[in-house]
Amino acid sequence: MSDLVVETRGLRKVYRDAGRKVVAVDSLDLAVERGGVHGFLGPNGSGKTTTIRLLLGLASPDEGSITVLGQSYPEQVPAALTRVGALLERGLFSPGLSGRRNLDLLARAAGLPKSRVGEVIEQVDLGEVAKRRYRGYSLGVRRRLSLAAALLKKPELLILDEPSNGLDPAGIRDVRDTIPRLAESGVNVLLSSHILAEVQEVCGSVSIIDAGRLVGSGKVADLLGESTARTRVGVAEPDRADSVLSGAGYQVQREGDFLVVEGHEHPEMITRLLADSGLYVSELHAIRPTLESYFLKLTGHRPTSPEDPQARAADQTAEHLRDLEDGADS
Ligand SMILES: Nc1ncnc2c1ncn2[C@@H]1O[C@H](COP(=O)(O)OP(=O)(O)OP(=O)(O)O)[C@@H](O)[C@H]1O
Repeated sequence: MSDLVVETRGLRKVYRDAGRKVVAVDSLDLAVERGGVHGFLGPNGSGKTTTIRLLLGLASPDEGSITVLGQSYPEQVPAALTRVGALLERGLFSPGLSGRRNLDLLARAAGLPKSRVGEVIEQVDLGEVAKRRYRGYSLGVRRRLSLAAALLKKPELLILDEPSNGLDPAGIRDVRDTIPRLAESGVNVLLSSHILAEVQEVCGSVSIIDAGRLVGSGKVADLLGESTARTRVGVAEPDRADSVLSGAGYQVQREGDFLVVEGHEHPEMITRLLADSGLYVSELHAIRPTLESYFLKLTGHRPTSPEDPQARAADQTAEHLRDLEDGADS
């Protein structure tokens, strides 16, 4: 059996919009390995939703091939889709019924045993909340109920298109905590997102697209390892410190009164060099490599605009968590 749950070769999809050709997906080779959560990362309009629509058989490609769970498209789309789950949003649930009752009805309509409902409630950790009416659910709980519904038929592959879209920071947290647990329970997850912090936190591996094309892929840990190490240095005389470090061959940038030193292996050498020149470091802080710096290196631009409220909320959540972790470390 192939170790790939999704494989595309030379995938191309062109839309025609008011006489204009829009190449949404271009020569896309995707390879999603079995096991864990795979991020499908790209800026808004880079072709993620179009690719997911192709994988779900909701659109057909102009060129290229698709294989999902070893089944080739288009001949085996129905066979593949019985083993694939996706998030369905609006209109699926009755607001006056509890989450559990809603799932009972969906299970019955799909001919699934009622016991499955308890299992999926546990998988997304709904617990007692499942007994309350859907109407009163927060957005994050609603999204988790949608995940539970997608899991009812025991899919081998769960495809999630921007699962934290439209959620507040608490909802984003809710969903982000749930997804890795699903992967641990054996479901393969393909998650599209334009939010780097989300992918960095949740996904083990990633495919990065920009303007419909694959620009990078691999294990997140490896990609981060390829990023340049950076250290933020606080020192009383930044101008003199800058020339000492630059003179010693370091690449130095100014960030206000701080220096950011790039591409070195041993931060302690910075302290030593500066101390030898009578300059004493007040702050030395290793800047963790992020997918953002990797993305920037690959594409020359950021994946999201700083004004994007979703990305901002997500980044703030990630930053807050990092602070907590840093606090726990020290
Ligand atoms: N039905 C359509 N008709 C014409 N153009 C389309 C259509 N659907 C998508 N596009 C265009 O195709 C490109 C890729 O869109 P797509 O929605 O796949 O990107 P995306 O990465 O999912 O973006 P987002 O994160 O904003 O949803 C965009 O330029 C978009 O405007």
